[in-house]
Amino acid sequence: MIELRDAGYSYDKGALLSGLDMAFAPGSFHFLTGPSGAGKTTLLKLCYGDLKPTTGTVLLEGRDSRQLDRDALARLRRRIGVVHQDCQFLDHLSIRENVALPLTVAGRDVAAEAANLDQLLGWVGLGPRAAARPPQLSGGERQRAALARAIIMDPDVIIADEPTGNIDWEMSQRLLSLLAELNRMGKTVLVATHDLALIRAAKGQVAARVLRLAQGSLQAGTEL
Ligand SMILES: Nc1ncnc2c1ncn2[C@@H]1O[C@H](COP(=O)(O)OP(=O)(O)OP(=O)(O)O)[C@@H](O)[C@H]1O
Repeated sequence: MIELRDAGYSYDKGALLSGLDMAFAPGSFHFLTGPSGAGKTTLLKLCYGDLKPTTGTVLLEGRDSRQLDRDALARLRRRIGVVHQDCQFLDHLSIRENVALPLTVAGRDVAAEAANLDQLLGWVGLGPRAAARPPQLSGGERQRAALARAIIMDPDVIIADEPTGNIDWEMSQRLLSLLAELNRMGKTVLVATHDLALIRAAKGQVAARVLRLAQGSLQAGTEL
């Protein structure tokens, strides 16, 4: 469970976000929308502990994110898979190695998990592209690889920042259906997107709420 209580965030030029009250319950699906620069990425970072609120409180699994030391935060972060806006791959490694990186970082034996890894690559449709390097992939393939990397540790929560930015409609639909499937498996999903057509397309696939961030505040969520 991720909970914001009167949370806010300021970089150095005054409050960007303030008075945010929101709970992302286990198994829920939320879209976060709002104009460019509204603070969507910043809000997501508060939700996975990359930033700590400058006012109010963010609770991650019931614990105040500001009280978590590095180890506690790292443990919690393993239960939250993040798809970053710019994917952030290591270009000298293959897609398979990039997707496996969280296992390596966690000290797990990648060879022992080869079957899981291959199954996951197949599920996102990248089996035949597993040996390719990130620069050789299309935008849609990169986004699906980023999703695979985000879920390789079987997190409870998936946070995706503009996962369909720069990809075509068909590929966006495919990514959305993967996210919907993860949600049906019980995962909590939070997706920031500008793409209102994508949100409309989700109707019927997921029971999502749509949150809009504007002028630093969250407007009441609407049902999809
Ligand atoms: N590290 C930083 N230091 C200072 N200001 C920042 C920093 N990161 C973001 N900002 C500013 O905070 C504001 C919100 O940025 P953020 O990336 O959270 O918005 P966003 O809604 O995700 O935008 P977009 O839809 O364009 O990705 C912007 O004005 C941005 O310039």
